[in-house]
Amino acid sequence: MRLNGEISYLRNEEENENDSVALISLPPPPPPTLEKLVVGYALTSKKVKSFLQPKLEGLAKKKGIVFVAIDQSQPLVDQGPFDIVLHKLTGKEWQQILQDYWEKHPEVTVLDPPAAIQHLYNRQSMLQDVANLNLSDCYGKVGTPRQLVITKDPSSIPDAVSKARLTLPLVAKPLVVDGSAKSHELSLAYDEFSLSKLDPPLVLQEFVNHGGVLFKVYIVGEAIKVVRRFSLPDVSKRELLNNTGVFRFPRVSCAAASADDADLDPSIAELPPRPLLEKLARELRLRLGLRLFNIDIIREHGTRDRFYVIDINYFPGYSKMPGYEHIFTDFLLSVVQSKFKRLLSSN
Ligand SMILES: O=P(O)(O)O[C@H]1[C@H](O)[C@@H](OP(=O)(O)O)[C@H](OP(=O)(O)O)[C@@H](OP(=O)(O)O)[C@H]1O
Ligand SMILES: Nc1ncnc2c1ncn2[C@@H]1O[C@H](COP(=O)(O)OP(=O)(O)O)[C@@H](O)[C@H]1O
Ligand SMILES: [Mg+2]
Ligand SMILES: [Mg+2]
Repeated sequence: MRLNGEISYLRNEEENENDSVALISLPPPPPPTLEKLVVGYALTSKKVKSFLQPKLEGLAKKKGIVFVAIDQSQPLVDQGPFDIVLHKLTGKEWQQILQDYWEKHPEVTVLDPPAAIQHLYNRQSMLQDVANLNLSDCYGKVGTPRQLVITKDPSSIPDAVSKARLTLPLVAKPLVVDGSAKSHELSLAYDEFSLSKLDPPLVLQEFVNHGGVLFKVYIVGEAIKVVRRFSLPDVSKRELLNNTGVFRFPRVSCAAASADDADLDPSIAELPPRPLLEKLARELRLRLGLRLFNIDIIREHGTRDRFYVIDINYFPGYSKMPGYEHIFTDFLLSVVQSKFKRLLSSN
C-alpha cells in the first residue's frame, strides 16, 4: 500500500530528538493519507457474483480500494502488486502457489492463510476449537453436538453409533466441505439400522431441537452481525418413535429462509447475548487464525442459554450480512493500516 505522510512524519520525529529548538518550531505532522489499496481476489465465479456487488465496488472506489481479479494461469508476481490477496479456492495447486508467493512477499496480507482455511473444510476439525473452548460464563454455554466420524464400512455404523451412545435422531453430514453441492447433502436418520445405507466419509451429529430457528453469525475481523434463518423443525419423541429411515433434506437455512421479519415466539427468536458472541468470535478468530468466517449456532429449545455451534463456513455469503459493504471496506483499510503501524513501531 502506498501511504503518504508516514515517512515525513517519522523524519520530523527523529529530528526532534536531536534538536530541542525544532521541538517548538515544527507544526504537527499531517495525518497519513491513503493513496490506493490494491486487493487481488481469487474466487469462484459464483462467489464473485454474490460478493463483488456494484455497491461494494462503488464504496470501495470512494475509499481508495481497487479489486483486481487474479488470473490463476499467470504467475502471481507478474500481477499486482497487491496489498491484500482475498481468496477462496480449494485446489491444492492454488494453495501451493499462494503459499510460495506469500513466502517471497510477506508484506502482502493473505486473507486468510490457506492452512487455517483448510481446518474448516472438514466437519470434524471445523468444530474442534469450539469443543475445546468449553465456553461457559454468565451469558450462557456454548458447545457442539456430540458427533461421530465414519470413514469407511457403512455396515459398521449401527454398532459404532450404539457404542458411542449417540442419541437419535442424527444428522448425517458429508465429512469434507469443498463448496460442492454434494458436500451440503445432509440427511436426518431416525433409527440406527438405516444408517448403514449412508455413504461415508461422514459425520453423524446428534440432532438438537432448537425451535426451527438458527442464528448465522457473520464475522469480518472484529465486526460481528447476526441474522435469523429458518431451520429444521423440532423432532418430537412421538415422531421419533413412529418413524424409521434416513431422509435427505434440502438446504434449509439458505438466504431465502430469512426469519428476521417473521413473527416468532420471542424465546426462540431472541438473539444469543452479544457478550457471548463477542467472546466466541474473539476466541475462534485467534484459535482458527481466520478473520473471515461465519458460525451457524442454535439454542436448545426450552433453554435460555444453552447454545450449540453446528457449522463454521469460510468466506461465507457476505452479501447477506447487513451493511457488509461498509463493514468489509473498513476492514480492508484497517488490516493494512494496522500492518503499517506495526511496521513503524518496529523500526
Ligand atoms: O454452508 P452454509 O451454512 O449453507 O453457508 C453457505 C455458504 O456460505 C455459501 O458460500 P460458498 O458457496 O462459498 O460455500 C453461500 O453462497 P454464496 O456466498 O455463493 O452466496 C451460501 O449462501 P446462500 O446460498 O445464499 O445461502 C451460504 O448459505
Ligand atoms: N445438530 C443439528 N441439530 C439440528 N439441526 C441441525 C444440526 N445440524 C444441522 N442442522 C440443520 O441442517 C442445516 C445444515 O447443516 P450445516 O451443518 O449448517 O451444513 P451446511 O454446511 O450444509 O450449511 C442447518 O442450517 C440446520 O438447519
Ligand atoms: Mg450451515
Ligand atoms: Mg457449512
